[in-house]
Amino acid sequence: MSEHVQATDSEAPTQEREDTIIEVDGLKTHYESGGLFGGVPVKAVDGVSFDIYRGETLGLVGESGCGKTTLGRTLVQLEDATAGEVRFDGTDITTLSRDELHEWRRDAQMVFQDPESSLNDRMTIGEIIQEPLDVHEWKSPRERRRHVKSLLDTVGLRKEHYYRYPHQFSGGQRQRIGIARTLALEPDFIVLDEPVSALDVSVQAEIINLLDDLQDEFGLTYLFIAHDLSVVRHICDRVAVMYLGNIMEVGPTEEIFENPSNPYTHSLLSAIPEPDPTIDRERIILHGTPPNPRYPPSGCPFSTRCPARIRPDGFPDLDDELWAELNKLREILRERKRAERSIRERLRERFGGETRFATVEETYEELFGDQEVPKDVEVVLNRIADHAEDNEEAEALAVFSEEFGSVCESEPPEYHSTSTSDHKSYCHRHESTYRDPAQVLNERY
Ligand SMILES: Nc1ncnc2c1ncn2[C@@H]1O[C@H](COP(=O)(O)OP(=O)(O)OP(=O)(O)O)[C@@H](O)[C@H]1O
Repeated sequence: MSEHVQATDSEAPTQEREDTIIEVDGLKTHYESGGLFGGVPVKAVDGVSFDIYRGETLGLVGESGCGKTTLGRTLVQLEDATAGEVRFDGTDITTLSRDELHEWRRDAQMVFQDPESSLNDRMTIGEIIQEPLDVHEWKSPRERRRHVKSLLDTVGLRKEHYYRYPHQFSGGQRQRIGIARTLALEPDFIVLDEPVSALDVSVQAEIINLLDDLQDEFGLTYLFIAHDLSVVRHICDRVAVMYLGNIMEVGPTEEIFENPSNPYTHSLLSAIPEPDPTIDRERIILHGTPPNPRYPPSGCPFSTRCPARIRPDGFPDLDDELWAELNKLREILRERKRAERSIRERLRERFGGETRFATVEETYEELFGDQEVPKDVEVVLNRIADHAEDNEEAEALAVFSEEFGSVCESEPPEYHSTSTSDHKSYCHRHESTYRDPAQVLNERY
């Protein structure tokens, strides 16, 4: 466990290294939305900073919707950045002109998850692989054809496949075709967006091995987006863990798996079944759902669900169990607030009158019925209940934050170097005034 924080730095988790190919600095990609949400953008990537080293495979993991694909697409400029920089061999590619971007695209490519839909069924395999060469007017038509045939061989297909159509191939073969197309312009960097998750398990290993061989042969650098953590552990040199548009932790793969620093990484890893039955480890169950990326929480993005959240200043000695129940209450209030305008309104319209979920009294009984609640906490709980009974969830939550809020909600954390300088975590708990996340979680779970 990472007991010692070696250094604190307010800098983002970037590091000057000679072999850095990509430096990402304060990158944001927001999707503007239409009128329905009053123009509030989806903050899919919300200020990430990290480096990618030449020749490595950097894994990118995190729950569905946390922004992995958007980040990958922004790195190869299939998506425009809203803010920040992506320096590729020192050049900020977010500011390139159209022509410069066209030229640069040769260096960076993307392999997509679904080989079923990413290939044009009306083109032959030869045409599909050759298309990027045509677009870039690469050498002569004859040399292009020769190159495509050699690429077929490189990815384990046969030359006669040149004239066939995608529907004549299996999922694994189609992914090989996608990879051949990606390699056509001899890129340095490839984003692999869940490249094997749509494939049969038996085929997954073949494609992984192919990607591995290609990396060695051509000195490729990969960003490997995945949700299967065992694949990530197997093939990645380093891993970045993403939550709600932010990178919560980045570090060497074995360290992340063996010695995670960030509470979110702890939670993510605790969901993996433990292969050794003699190890008795309680799973960390995260309450509630991830916040809407249109309205991320202030402070730490994980603060609304964090199992290691710092105690409020006014109540530093709250009992663990009571603190857990208070956090559940906050989640219930949030859910009620979220449902307020949708379910409740619709039910009311349909059935008339007032429709309620569990009453506040029932909720309090369930959460705090068998707890010893100190007087000062009870006073605050009563204020919250008064608002909740009047369906004023926003006001109830405001009282909650005012009284039971902590630094986790009021300030964004900084990146801290944990066990090694190459291992960084985004959490207030790495500051010397607080106990380390691993210590707190070990006690609580
Ligand atoms: N074109 C778009 N317009 C608006 N919102 C989008 C768009 N693409 C993605 N989003 C939203 O941005 C957020 C991040 O999505 P993204 O696909 O990058 O996440 P992800 O981690 O790759 O998810 P998954 O693992 O399911 O592929 C989500 O809330 C998603 O709904």
